[in-house]
Amino acid sequence: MAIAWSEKASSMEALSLYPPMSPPVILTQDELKKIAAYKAVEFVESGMVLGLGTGSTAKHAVDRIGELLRQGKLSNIIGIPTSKKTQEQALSLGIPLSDLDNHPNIDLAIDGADEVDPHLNLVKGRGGSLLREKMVEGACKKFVCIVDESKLVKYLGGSGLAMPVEVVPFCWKFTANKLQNLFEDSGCVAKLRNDYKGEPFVTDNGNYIVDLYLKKDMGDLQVASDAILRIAGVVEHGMFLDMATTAIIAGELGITIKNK
Ligand SMILES: O=C[C@H](O)[C@H](O)[C@H](O)COP(=O)(O)O
Repeated sequence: MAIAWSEKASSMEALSLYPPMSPPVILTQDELKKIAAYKAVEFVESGMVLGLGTGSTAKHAVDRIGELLRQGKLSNIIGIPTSKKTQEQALSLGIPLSDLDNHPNIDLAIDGADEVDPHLNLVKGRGGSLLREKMVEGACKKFVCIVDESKLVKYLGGSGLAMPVEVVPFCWKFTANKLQNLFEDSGCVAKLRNDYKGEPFVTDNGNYIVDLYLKKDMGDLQVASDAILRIAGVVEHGMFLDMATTAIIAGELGITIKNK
């Protein structure tokens, strides 16, 4: 995706370029992700316990936090990673890490999303990290979601892409069928996610992911959430309802910050 912006804006300094000026410059989707991420890191203060998200957008935020620590512009940060991958990234950047057992109260989490609806409900987990993300982000005072504008949807599932559900490997087909039947009226198709070798994708927690593809909205999201979680075999789903306190959206016309 390429988007016209007024100035090439791929660094923090570039964020001050609003309102747009001419001539327009095309930004890539990754540059937009980086802009949203850098903006979110402006909310980080020294001494904070931080939830560190997972994915290509959150990666930019973690990089930036590492950079600011190195420069001495931030100090006494404790990061709580939401995946093994983010843990490795943060360690390589020298970000001190802990976990929810030792730090059950998190000041701020910054993470991407696959879909954001107008009420800041999210779909997450297309990278497979939804369970740890939901645990960490559920323990945060503030959860800032960072996206480029391609992630905005009218309703969850509205992108036509996967709505991930983490399930135990035991008889996953049974669980997948239950999920598909649950949303039959929404034209749901449930598929086991495979990795690049064609083997079942295994999460950091040793589970599988069943992706739901929907043709229509799921109706009341809380009802849908409760129904999914009642299926024995389901560990967690990727709908993050009423969890994000802020969304930072980078797009064609600049950055939009939406608060709950
Ligand atoms: O499991 C992955 C996470 O929920 C990601 O936050 C989500 O998939 C968005 O990832 P990306 O920033 O790469 O689009």
